Amino acid sequence: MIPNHPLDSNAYPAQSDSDGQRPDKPEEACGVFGVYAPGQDVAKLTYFGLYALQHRGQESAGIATFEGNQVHLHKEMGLVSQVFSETILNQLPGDLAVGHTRYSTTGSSRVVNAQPAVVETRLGKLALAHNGNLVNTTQLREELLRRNWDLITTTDSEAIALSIATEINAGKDWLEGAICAFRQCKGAFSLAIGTPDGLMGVRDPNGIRPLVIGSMGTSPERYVLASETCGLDIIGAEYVRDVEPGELVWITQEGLASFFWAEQPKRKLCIFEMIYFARPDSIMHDETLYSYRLRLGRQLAKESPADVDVIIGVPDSGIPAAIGFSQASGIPYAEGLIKNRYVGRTFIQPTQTMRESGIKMKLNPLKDVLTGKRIIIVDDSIVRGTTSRKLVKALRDAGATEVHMRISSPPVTHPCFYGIDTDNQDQLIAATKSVAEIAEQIGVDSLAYLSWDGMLKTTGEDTNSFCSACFTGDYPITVPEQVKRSKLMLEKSATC
Ligand SMILES: O=P(O)(O)OC[C@H]1O[C@H](OP(=O)(O)OP(=O)(O)O)[C@H](O)[C@@H]1O
Ligand SMILES: NC(=O)CC[C@H](N)C(=O)O
Ligand SMILES: [Mg+2]
Repeated sequence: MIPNHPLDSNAYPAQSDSDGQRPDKPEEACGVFGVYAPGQDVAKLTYFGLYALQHRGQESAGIATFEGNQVHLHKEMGLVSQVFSETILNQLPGDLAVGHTRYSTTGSSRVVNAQPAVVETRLGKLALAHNGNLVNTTQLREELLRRNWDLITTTDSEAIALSIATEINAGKDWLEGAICAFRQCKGAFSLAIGTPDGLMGVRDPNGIRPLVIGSMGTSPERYVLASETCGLDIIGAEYVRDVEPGELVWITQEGLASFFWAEQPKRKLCIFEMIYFARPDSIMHDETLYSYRLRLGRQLAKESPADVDVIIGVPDSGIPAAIGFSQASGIPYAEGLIKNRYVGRTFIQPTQTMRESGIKMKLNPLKDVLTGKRIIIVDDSIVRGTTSRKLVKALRDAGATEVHMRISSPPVTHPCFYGIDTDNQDQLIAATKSVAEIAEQIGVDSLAYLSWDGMLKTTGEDTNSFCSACFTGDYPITVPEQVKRSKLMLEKSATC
């Protein structure tokens, strides 16, 4: 049995807030970054890259730089801006760096679990930054313990790093060793791995989480890896292409080499990256996600119109769909909610009165815009329903006479096992309630979700090329029964 840290039975320790639900932990996915740029300040480039990827994870941040065989590492709990100062960055010299912003999915939110994970191998140290989540962590960790490795974290990411080290120590080189280890990993992994000899970028055979390649010029060739293109833009790197599902890119002084290591790669990008997680200025499938989300909003307006005076969006991620809804319906768009962008996750627990005012700490309604108006409020998703319920009350308190809600994706009915720690299924409001029941619970005059067909039509790509398990329960990578049990409401078998 694997020793289980008391905090680690779930990535997020079970706690209750005043609603009897866990604290407001938004759905996110980690951000990874890597850069090979001899002669450049790689720590600072990584710092800015992580800054642009901050929305993907806000629990901890870290950077590891390689100066020949020497590795310099700094990681801490907190936002990128809190973890790094000019002084700290100056202590991270080198030609190559990897960085990470974490949103925990396996292993609790503690500094020991922060990334990059650095492990010693026969060929020198490796530093690994992981976005995604494995579904066979238990087996990998048991195997590592059997081989007498000390597991110092409780993450799946350390298990990947040590599996590579095991292969290297058995005599393989970086590429062979890494490929052997990746073939043992089941689940989602987009990785940036630093070694003394080069930088590796990898995606699992389904490419569930994104990873892009950028160029910072030639002679010498300098390359960047980032979870999203917004991580390239900030440092002036030019987008080259995506790392493909089941591909490994190996970046050294010789340039960039590509290896396809997976037997049957099958593209299954997480569709929620497109709908919600990734930044609207990031490019996926040749367009900004802003444009994609506008189109989702337009489709939603065609499917579910309502006779109202004004359309408003839920900041931040619901705004593009609200603008699209307004464009297609001809009903004016207005800002009706102002978001405090500085409400992090680690703020001091508020007083009881403040807790009751709930949403206003994050979103404050604009009375002048709302008083006496019939409104449609557009958001990208309803997960637990906490945001919508508090929001609808706040909008009515601010004077809205009718509140209709429109959601630019289908109902979220299933939890994610691939890198987004959505709640257990029984906490997902659409898993147990009909649309009419949800409308009643959140207190709206009407509620409509984007249809499944409408979403696919808007997305345009081959419909099989996405993971949409959160809407369908159709998991493209088999999730072992005991892992499923941790989150899914499974029917009891007749023998129990
Ligand atoms: O139903 P719930 O469990 O409350 O979650 C759904 C809400 O959470 C997300 O937004 P979030 O507040 O995380 O941030 P963002 O839109 O600013 O990215 C999402 O866009 C919804 O608004
Ligand atoms: N959200 C993620 O991508 C998390 C990466 C990894 N599973 C961890 O918990 O650290
Ligand atoms: Mg939102």
